[in-house]
This record gives sequence, C-alpha cells and structure tokens, in this order.
Amino acid sequence: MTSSPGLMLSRIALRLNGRMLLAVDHAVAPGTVLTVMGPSGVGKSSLLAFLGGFLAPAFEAEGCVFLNGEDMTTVPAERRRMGLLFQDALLFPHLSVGENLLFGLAEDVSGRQARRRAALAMLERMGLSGLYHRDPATLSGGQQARVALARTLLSEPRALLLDEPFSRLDQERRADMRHLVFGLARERTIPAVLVTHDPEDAAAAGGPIIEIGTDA
Ligand SMILES: Nc1ncnc2c1ncn2[C@@H]1O[C@H](COP(=O)(O)OP(=O)(O)OP(=O)(O)O)[C@@H](O)[C@H]1O
Repeated sequence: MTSSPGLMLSRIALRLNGRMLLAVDHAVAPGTVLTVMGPSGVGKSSLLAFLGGFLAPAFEAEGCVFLNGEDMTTVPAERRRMGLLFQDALLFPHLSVGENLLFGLAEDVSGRQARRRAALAMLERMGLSGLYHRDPATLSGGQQARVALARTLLSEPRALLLDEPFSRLDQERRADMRHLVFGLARERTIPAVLVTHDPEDAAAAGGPIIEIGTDA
C-alpha cells in the first residue's frame, strides 16, 4: 500500500521454470527515469512486461506495481495507461503516419478536427511537420522512431516503459531522441523505466541505475 506519486516496483520477483530471474524493489519518482541494466537474458524486458501487464504466462511473478498510489498489479494492460517504446518503432505499415498517430490518441480527445489538430501539433513538436500523409516505410529510422514516440505521447501515458528504444539509431539521432524522451518525461512529470545496455543512455537518463543479474 502506498500513496506516493510515481511508479513503485514493490518487492517484485520473477521466476521462470522455477528459477529466480530477478528481484527488484524500487520507487521511480515522477519525471525521473530508472535505468535497468544487466546481462542478456536476465529478465529486463520481462520486468517491463510485468510492469505493463503483459508478462507471458510462462513466468511466475511476485510483488506489486503501484502507479500514483494505485495498485496496478491486476489491472489489464490496456487500462494501465503506460506508454511503451521498443527498439523497433512498430508502426502499422498499412496506415499513414497520421493514421498511426490517431491510433494512439487518448480517447478523451474527441471530434475529427480536434484529433487531427492534436496529431499535427505533435508532429510539429517532433520536427516531423509535413509527414502526416506519408507511408511510414518511406521514413528514415530516426523519423520512424520519432513517430513512434509521438504516438506513445499522444496516448497521454501515466508512465513510460522504454525497452532499448534508441539502439537502432545512429549516434546523432540517438542523442536527439534521448533528449526528446527524457526531456518529455521530465516536462510531463511521468515516471519512466529504461532498459538498456548502453551506459551513455543511462548517463543521459540522469536517474538512478540498477544492475540486475550481476551480483553473485
Ligand atoms: N514468452 C516467453 N516465454 C518463455 N520464456 C521467455 C519468454 N520471453 C522471454 N523468455 C525467457 O526469459 C528470460 C528473460 O528474457 P528477457 O527478454 O526478459 O531478458 P533480457 O534481460 O531483456 O534480455 P536481453 O538483454 O537479451 O533483451 C530468457 O531466458 C528468455 O529466453
């Protein structure tokens, strides 16, 4: 039980086939990024899946997830309002950029014109003006990553779950995206959890870092 704002990873333990993968107990304050690092296969993505409510049934999980004091542990994924960003932009290939954005838009933005205006404003914010009607396949990797970020933000997430979101970008784009993502988390006071192998991501995130699976 908690009334603290932010995201609370309360005594979480994940097991797979009876084997302990990880144990985490950590609070993420609003506007800060908790970075999770550790060797491949230790369960970092599975931790995000547990937080987001989409952990595969093969895992056994203990512990609770609180978001702004509310126990989310048994709330279905689609009602947790957690924004996800992955290594791949995962845009719908049969939809235009604009339609991809409308797909993510929070339900309380109603009316066709208002929805379109919100999507256009977000595109501008991301430096993507003029791309509304484009086929996502014709965009660069960096542009696709920003469309994915725009789509996530339009859903007005209450927390961000970031799984290696910059790893497919070149150095320059990576720096831009870090700046955007971490800046927006701070500006909107959203707690975020970042899984990465890159110490530069962790340094740019500027928050606490936990290493899992490395303590003998
Ligand atoms: N859906 C699933 N069903 C069964 N086992 C799974 C499933 N997803 C992942 N695993 C296993 O769970 C373990 C943890 O995987 P996970 O992807 O969470 O690790 P990770 O730390 O994120 O790895 P990486 O750094 O390589 O992305 C691995 O042994 C993986 O094979």
